Amino acid sequence: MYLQQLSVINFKNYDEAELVFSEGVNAFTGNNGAGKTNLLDAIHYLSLCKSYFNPIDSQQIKQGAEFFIVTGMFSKNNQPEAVACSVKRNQKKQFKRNKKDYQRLADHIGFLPLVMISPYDISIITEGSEERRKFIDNVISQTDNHYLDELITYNKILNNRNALLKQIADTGKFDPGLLEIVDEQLCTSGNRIFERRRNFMDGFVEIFNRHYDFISDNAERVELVYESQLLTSSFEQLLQNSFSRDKALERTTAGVHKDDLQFNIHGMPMKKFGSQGQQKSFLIALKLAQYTFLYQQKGFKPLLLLDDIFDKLDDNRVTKLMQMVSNNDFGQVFITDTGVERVEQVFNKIGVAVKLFKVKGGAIDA
Ligand SMILES: Nc1ncnc2c1ncn2[C@@H]1O[C@H](COP(=O)(O)OP(=O)(O)OP(=O)(O)O)[C@@H](O)[C@H]1O
Repeated sequence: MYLQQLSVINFKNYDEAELVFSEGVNAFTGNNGAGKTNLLDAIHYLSLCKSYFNPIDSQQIKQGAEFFIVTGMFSKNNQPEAVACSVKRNQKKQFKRNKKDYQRLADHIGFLPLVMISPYDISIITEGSEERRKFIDNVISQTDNHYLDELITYNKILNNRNALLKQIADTGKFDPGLLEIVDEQLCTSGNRIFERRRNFMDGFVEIFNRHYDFISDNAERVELVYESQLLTSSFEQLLQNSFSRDKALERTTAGVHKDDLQFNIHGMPMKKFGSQGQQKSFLIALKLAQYTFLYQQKGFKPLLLLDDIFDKLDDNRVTKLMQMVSNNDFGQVFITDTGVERVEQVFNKIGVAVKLFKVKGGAIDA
């Protein structure tokens, strides 16, 4: 699967642009603020129906304009697939495949799988556990629509339980029968999510280790560990044990909504003990493992978007990484960098052809 052609109208800092891509490596180069990342984001729209960076669609409309349109012509299983996303101010987003409107955007997720690696991903390491849960959930959701539905169900039940705890605190009245029903629902849904995450992580950790060792040339020992309270106790038991605390705090303190991922380097937390380059390498290995997982599940190669990829990495890691993403295990790749010479140099060194797009103030010079 690959993107043959992209066109944007009134998208961020672009009036109009049309680009024809290579099936291999494509690079957007230009100064800061030129519009390189905006092109990656346009591609992200076509795959995941939304921006990677900003959840508010109307903010992607070019300042002063009334709408934006992003269109892509893909080739999938040698069939053309035309995808178009348009957003008008104060109107519902429209998303079409081969001129037909989607009723549910969720039905498009996973059809054109994509992995983005961006400097903003550092929040997966530095921020709270929610970011890491979001990462696992995004990866699984692109291969399993039911999983997304299960998450929605779980969160609804969780909200119900929290409302009930609040009601108990407010009124002092407690209906054990009602709580029992809600607990049972929460356990059923939570157990499904836990099993799915655990199964996923079993295979994922091995892929991650392989990628990290390759990029770093085995320079350091890192660890990725799935943490869940359900690994050591049943959900039912957890709810029983935490009931007094839940009542006092008026919210549910145990469950899969507390799951986390532990990132270590030489046995210490990556967040505190990893250098910037090591943290970036860790994130890249994590995202490339996502890529490999998607590829295995889908049976065809997703798109790979690498934003500002060379920053903070030493020359060895840059070479290793570019070698890796231009080999047969990867398909179409898009990268951004400020220096055209650097891109040319890196790809000359490994003998891989790259199609260059020079970006300047929202215009392209191919
Ligand atoms: N809705 C919008 N309307 C007009 N311009 C916008 C809009 N949203 C973003 N921009 C502009 O897009 C530019 C940023 O583009 P982008 O993030 O693609 O830059 P970049 O080339 O990747 O830069 P860097 O090298 O700094 O990462 C900024 O100048 C910003 O003001």
